[in-house]
Amino acid sequence: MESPFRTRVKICCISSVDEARLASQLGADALGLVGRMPSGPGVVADDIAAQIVKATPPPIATFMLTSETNLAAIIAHQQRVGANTIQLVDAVPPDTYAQLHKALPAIKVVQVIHVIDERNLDEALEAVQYGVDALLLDSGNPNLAVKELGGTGRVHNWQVSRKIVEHSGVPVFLAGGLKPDNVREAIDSVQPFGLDICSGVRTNGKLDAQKLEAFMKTIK
Ligand SMILES: O=C(O)c1ccccc1NCC(=O)[C@H](O)[C@H](O)COP(=O)(O)O
Repeated sequence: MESPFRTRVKICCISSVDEARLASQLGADALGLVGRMPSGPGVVADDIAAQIVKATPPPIATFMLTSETNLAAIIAHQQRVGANTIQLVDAVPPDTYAQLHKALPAIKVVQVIHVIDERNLDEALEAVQYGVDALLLDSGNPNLAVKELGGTGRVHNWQVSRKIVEHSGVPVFLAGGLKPDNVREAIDSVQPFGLDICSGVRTNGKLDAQKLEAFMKTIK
């Protein structure tokens, strides 16, 4: 059955104020700003990320993606960029969410789960139990020698993602290899609160208005 709710869209790997404006004009609910990462194509310098945050009007949310796992380093990253949402792309000690909420009460915290197999359901439920505001299901592999923490362009096992949506009780964003061609099937299979996309709406690394329009049209 078709869902009566609108699927939210986060456009990630935003690299300039112009890309932020384009994504906002074409209907993005949130923008993703990728901080320093061990690998991946979407990183933006903190000073540019801060400019994008300043130029982004409400109600569009700004997600700052951090690979930091130490509380003080995560807070310092948020203070440099000023985003209203912290997206943790690596695993953190479980008390980190409560400590972040205490230190930064106005800032929402999203935990990325890199979906590999059924065991990720437990990982997701633990993050919820410890107070995370939302989950984002992606296709990285934090077990590699050089960690992959996002921006892979790969689809993961959506059956596991569907279970996480059904059991977690918090908003869940689906990421990983989404594009205009597969996004309808992704929504039907997983029923996420929101979608997150980077490489599927880009050409030669730049945000592509035609691809983004096609993506948005498919969702509506
Ligand atoms: O893009 C990167 O370089 C990156 C590296 C490490 C963590 C996250 C990264 N990108 C941001 C995202 O969260 C992507 O939107 C998400 O991984 C989906 O990417 P894609 O499969 O290319 O749509």
